[in-house]
Amino acid sequence: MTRPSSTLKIANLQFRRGSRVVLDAIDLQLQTGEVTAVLGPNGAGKSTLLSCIAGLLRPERGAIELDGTSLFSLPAMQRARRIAFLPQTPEIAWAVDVQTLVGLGRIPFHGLSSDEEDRAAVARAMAKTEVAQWADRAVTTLSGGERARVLLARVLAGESDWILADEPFTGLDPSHQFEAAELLRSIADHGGGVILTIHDLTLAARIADRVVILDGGRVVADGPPQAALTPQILRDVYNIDAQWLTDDTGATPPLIAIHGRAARG
Ligand SMILES: Nc1ncnc2c1ncn2[C@@H]1O[C@H](COP(=O)(O)OP(=O)(O)OP(=O)(O)O)[C@@H](O)[C@H]1O
Repeated sequence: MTRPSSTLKIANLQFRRGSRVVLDAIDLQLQTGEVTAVLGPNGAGKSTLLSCIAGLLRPERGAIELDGTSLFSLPAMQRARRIAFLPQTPEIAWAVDVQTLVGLGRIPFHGLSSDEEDRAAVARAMAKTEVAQWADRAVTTLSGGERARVLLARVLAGESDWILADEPFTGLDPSHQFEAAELLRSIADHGGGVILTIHDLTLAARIADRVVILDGGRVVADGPPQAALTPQILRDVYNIDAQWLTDDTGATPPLIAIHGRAARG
């Protein structure tokens, strides 16, 4: 199933926390069909950027446009139908069962889709994330990684054009990390837009079409993984010595080895 392409345009974005500028002069144009990985050190502004793009934080300067329309002029439910957001540390305070929680991803479609359509979308999302086995379990009884997969399913249930996921692989075992990564990759391959934050350099290099690196609230690199995640940029941004272990033919998937902290020059 292919869908019409969509563009998110971010122009001269600035966001402050009190007097502190947390994001500054951010210019990005993002397309569906791509996985964009946002990287950067702790506190660089990645979550803040995703929250702005999700429409949850309103920047004081700059614009965010979804297909030419200001994000903030869209009613919240309409925005939520186009852009689904998986926050970094979602709270689940009540012992709701898994199927009900995944069904919350259909809230933006209330009154617009039939119960049957909602049930089918929830079933698809639960199958893709392999959480159907826990359909009747209380979410609060699941392990951290199991819960992370259920929360991903909730986001997928909206079948939105855009998925914003803040560190979606945290807490997942290596196999489920790859599975979730492949799932997000396949959403982009089928015409969706995926923007995620991630700390794992190798996983980012493997699944992203485009890597945006933030440092101190500014974009310091933006491009295909091999152009953005260069040893020099990784040294400048993270103060690490890192090296791409990839053969010249590109036949093997990228692997970025981190040798250690860089010696301070
Ligand atoms: N609610 C808040 N109140 C005040 N400052 C905040 C708040 N949330 C975030 N910040 C600050 O804004 C800056 C950017 O935070 P943000 O969460 O966007 O970083 P990040 O790149 O996602 O970091 P991490 O990799 O640690 O998740 C940080 O300096 C952080 O301390």
